[in-house]
Amino acid sequence: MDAIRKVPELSLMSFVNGTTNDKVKFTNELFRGLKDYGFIVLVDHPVDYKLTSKAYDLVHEFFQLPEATKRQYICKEGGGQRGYTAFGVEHAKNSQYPDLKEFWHVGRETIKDPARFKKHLPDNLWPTEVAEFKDVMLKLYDGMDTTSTLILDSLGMALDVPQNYFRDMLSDGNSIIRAIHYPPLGPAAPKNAVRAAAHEDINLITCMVGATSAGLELLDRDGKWLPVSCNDRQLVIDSGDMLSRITNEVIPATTHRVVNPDDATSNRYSMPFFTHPNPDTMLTCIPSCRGAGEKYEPINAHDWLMQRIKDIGLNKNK
Ligand SMILES: O=C(O)CCC(=O)C(=O)O
Ligand SMILES: [Fe+2]
Repeated sequence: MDAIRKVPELSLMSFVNGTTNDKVKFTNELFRGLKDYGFIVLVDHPVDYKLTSKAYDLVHEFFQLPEATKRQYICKEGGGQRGYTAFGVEHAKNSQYPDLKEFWHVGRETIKDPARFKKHLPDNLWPTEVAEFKDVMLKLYDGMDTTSTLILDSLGMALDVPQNYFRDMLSDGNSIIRAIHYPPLGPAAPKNAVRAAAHEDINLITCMVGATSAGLELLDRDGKWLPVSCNDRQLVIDSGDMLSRITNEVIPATTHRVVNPDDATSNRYSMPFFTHPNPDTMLTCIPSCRGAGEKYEPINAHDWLMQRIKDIGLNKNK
């Protein structure tokens, strides 16, 4: 059987509203999916496909604006975690070629404990040229935030951590939506550059709504690149470096990439949601994952994010 057919497709509502047995089944399959394949497909979740479709329309409208207009929204502080990042800035860690993409980051709008976290959670920027952008993107943020919190509730059960372990770290978490535009490659596409070179995400987990066209591939645990197709009702959930660190690589980070299309004239849009803990979180090894010894030193989540932002060139976002 083809490997992709075994990747679990899970119903989030079976975890939220199901019997104890349903919750245990969901949790076991989630854990197995992330551990054995690196990702799962999620259905019956709170991210409304009509909202996603509207968000894609608005994101498209923004990226059509003149370059000079878009550049007014470059956030000079904080390593490009809000507002616009121009084409050719970000590159995969250890890759000398920048990815063929531009993107926009939306962060947490309302902070429960500003005295503690405001300094590391910069204000969002909003493009005044695109009516409804703010409203729609914040609704999408809420849906993704709720979804990733529930996924981590379930993962917490699998990892045998105290009940609010992940909820406490996600409160005022530094999660972001990244709305990405991959322009047509054109006749002069730089040789060796790809839409997104192979990489792992920095965060705990990533939730992805279906992109507007193919190209995303995930490296499964057997070392095979699997093209990921996701319809407009599905989300793909995969694991990032922070989850790998705190689970002592019991759940390794999922390597993925976006390959170039054959056709040099097409655009591609995608909107991953990177789930981050709050900036004060200490990323320490979960006791049930210690095994023969801890592979990583504890590190503060904000310090780790800043270090990784340098690795991918986002500190040069000006
Ligand atoms: O565009 C995609 O489908 C994935 C993008 C991605 O992996 C990233 O920006 O980290
Ligand atoms: Fe990624």
